[in-house]
Amino acid sequence: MGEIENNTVVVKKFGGTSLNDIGCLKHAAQLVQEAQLRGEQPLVVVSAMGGVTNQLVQWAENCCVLNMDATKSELDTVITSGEQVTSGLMALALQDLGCRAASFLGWQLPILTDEVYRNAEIVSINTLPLQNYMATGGIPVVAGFQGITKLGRISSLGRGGSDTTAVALSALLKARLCQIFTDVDGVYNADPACIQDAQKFDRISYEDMTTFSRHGAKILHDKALQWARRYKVPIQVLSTFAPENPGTYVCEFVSGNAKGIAHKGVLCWKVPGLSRIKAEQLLQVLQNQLISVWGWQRNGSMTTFFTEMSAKNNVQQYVLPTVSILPHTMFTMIGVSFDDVPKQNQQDLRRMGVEYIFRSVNSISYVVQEQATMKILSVLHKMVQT
Ligand SMILES: Nc1ncnc2c1ncn2[C@@H]1O[C@H](COP(=O)(O)OP(=O)(O)O)[C@@H](O)[C@H]1O
Ligand SMILES: N[C@@H](CC(=O)OP(=O)(O)O)C(=O)O
Repeated sequence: MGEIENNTVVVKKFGGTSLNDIGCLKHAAQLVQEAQLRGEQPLVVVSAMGGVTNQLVQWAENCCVLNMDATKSELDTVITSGEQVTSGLMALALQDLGCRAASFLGWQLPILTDEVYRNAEIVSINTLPLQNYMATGGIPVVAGFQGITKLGRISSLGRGGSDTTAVALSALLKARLCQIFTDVDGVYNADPACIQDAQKFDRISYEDMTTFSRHGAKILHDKALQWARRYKVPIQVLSTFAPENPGTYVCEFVSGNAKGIAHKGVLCWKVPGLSRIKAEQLLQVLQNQLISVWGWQRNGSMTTFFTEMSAKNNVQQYVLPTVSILPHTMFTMIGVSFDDVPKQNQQDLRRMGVEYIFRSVNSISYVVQEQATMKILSVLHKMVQT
């Protein structure tokens, strides 16, 4: 094995928002070179260029109905190709700056995953090629989001999954730090693209960050946080465009709980004519299929389920003939309990068409039909701050 001081290793992940065009990519390469000149041993993880994965998904979905495992596996071959492009481009840009750099695709290491195509879990990573390359002064550029199954098929780690590649590599290489470079300068108590006076956290615990991510804060992939918690990986979320700003540290212990609001799209399924027993049986079937059901309600003989957006094809297999499927937005107030929300506020929300669907010890989730998103977000953000 090559000799490399692991505690000088800093993993730097650049998301699609940092790689919108060649100019951005070159700027990211410069940040990497500067870090190397400061004495860090950088290991770069890249996502695809902004918008590319969406385009690839659309092309694949336009080709066929992606229900079966065979088609899902082909989909992964298509949608992980954006990272092949950026890993090569980043290596070229670094070479152009005079650095030694080489791209590494998931299958080349390999990054071995299970066979859950479109949402695979990393089983193991052979880090030896990376360690050997770093020991010779090289900067590896790893394609995020992708792996290979034991059957030799390409797999993807779920949307946003290059964070998971970066944190898993940081864990296994005992990196000093895992830096997540993105287009905002840290983690905020609401999406700063939607809420102007959202407040930034200097530090947030793995646990609170997991709650934000699961409920829609795109900034960090929830599977990445599982690795971070297990291996206590120090994470820094910072902006590629203002890297001097320390951003937000995500770590094990932080005094006080993070309060805020996260939101995401969900699907609302209305199934008429089910008895309570039948509805409960259907819920069980969905859960056995690993379909996340965020909540369900019965109103007379109408049963309503709220699932992940990505569950559409799977649910259609089990709930057909389906009735109406409506896109909704789910808002989650984090760091507050149900009793913390004054009755008056609950009534105001109901008047605005916001329905309560789910609560945990420190979160409350509501849904609303998609159109009203921004207004409701700002109302809930005000409520959570008071
Ligand atoms: N709580 C939050 N804090 C910061 N950013 C958030 C939050 N919730 C959502 N976001 C959004 O996450 C985006 C970054 O995530 P993403 O688009 O996946 O970036 P990348 O391409 O860098 O991985 C930001 O542009 C921001 O609008
Ligand atoms: N390119 C993949 C993986 C990823 O991590 O993306 P990003 O880091 O840009 O959120 C996706 O769009 O899902």
